[in-house]
Amino acid sequence: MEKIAMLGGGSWATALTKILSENGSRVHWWMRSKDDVQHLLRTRHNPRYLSSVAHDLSRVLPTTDLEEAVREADWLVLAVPAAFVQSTLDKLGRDELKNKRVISAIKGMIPGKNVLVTDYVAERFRLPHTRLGVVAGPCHAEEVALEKQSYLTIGSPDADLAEEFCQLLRNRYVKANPAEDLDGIEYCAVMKNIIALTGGIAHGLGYGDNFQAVLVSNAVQEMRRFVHALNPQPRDLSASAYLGDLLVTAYSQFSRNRTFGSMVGRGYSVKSAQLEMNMVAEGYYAVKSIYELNRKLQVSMPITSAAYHILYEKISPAIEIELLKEKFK
Ligand SMILES: NC(=O)c1ccc[n+]([C@@H]2O[C@H](COP(=O)([O-])OP(=O)(O)OC[C@H]3O[C@@H](n4cnc5c(N)ncnc54)[C@H](O)[C@@H]3O)[C@@H](O)[C@H]2O)c1
Ligand SMILES: O=P(O)(O)OC[C@H](O)CO
Repeated sequence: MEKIAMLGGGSWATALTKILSENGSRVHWWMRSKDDVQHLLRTRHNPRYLSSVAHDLSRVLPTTDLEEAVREADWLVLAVPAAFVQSTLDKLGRDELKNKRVISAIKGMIPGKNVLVTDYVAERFRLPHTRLGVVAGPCHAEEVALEKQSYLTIGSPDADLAEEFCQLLRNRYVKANPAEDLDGIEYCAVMKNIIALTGGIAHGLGYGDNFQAVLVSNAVQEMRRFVHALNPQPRDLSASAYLGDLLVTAYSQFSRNRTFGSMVGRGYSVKSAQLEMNMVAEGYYAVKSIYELNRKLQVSMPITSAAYHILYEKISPAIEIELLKEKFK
């Protein structure tokens, strides 16, 4: 039986815990809230996220003791929003991940540092990238709870690690495939949130499906330019780990980033949109990281720039989308 430490109490941690435990792994599930752990132990349900899922407590072990969860496990799965990675992992000693394999299920960067989560983990815990991987692909936690057919990609420079984690995930409704492009997949997973958020802003302003389709087409080119500038290597951006993930976030009713953007387009302030959603829209933080990273690279990134101006410089969404409209073909 594989032993996994799952870090995070949100929707994605809940969905991954369901998949992994139902496939036979033992999941030491760390979350911050004592009340949520107690509730899970009493009722088998996470009170706040995907609460329809009943967990099998012979294989799911909820805890607020991070060190214990990590000590017991061979694999660590990171599923807290990127903004909380540093504060969560700083509770662990630098050698505590020695001999562990770490999978990031996070689609975001470390705010302030503007580094990928896997790069942060590699540096902080002195781990080679061959012990690291990412879970990517178009997969909403809500659809996992409903056992709808889903596809995941595990990106890692170590093909064996990627395949082993795929085996832990595959089931009747989840297909999982390995891929080697760790950086490219991780950057595109960060960027698709920015695109969906900007599409949401346009939607909130009253733009329709025609505009959204052109925004997404232009976004693919923006992603290609940026990822190639950072990490030039042949990659097929039409694969589901890249384009598929962008499409689900840009069009799904479950998308946090599109919902958040749509609220901003309709006139909500960033603060009030964040307060009203019980969930984290990673794109808000990603905009700042990618925009700042691009100060050095100087790649043409009209969509990211528009989102940055709206969210961080308080420029009117109507003006920014109007300017963007003129740049699209
Ligand atoms: N939800 C999905 O369908 C999905 C799918 C793929 C990837 N992801 C990624 O998974 C990551 C987690 O997102 P989510 O959707 O599960 O989150 P969520 O919005 O469902 O939940 C928010 C989580 O943040 C936690 N949190 C809030 N403040 C915190 C703090 N100070 N320290 C630690 N944790 C804190 C909450 O406890 C909760 O667990 C994100 O990077 C997201 O992009 C989500
Ligand atoms: O689609 P969103 O905005 O909810 O983001 C969550 C995940 O990244 C989807 O793959």
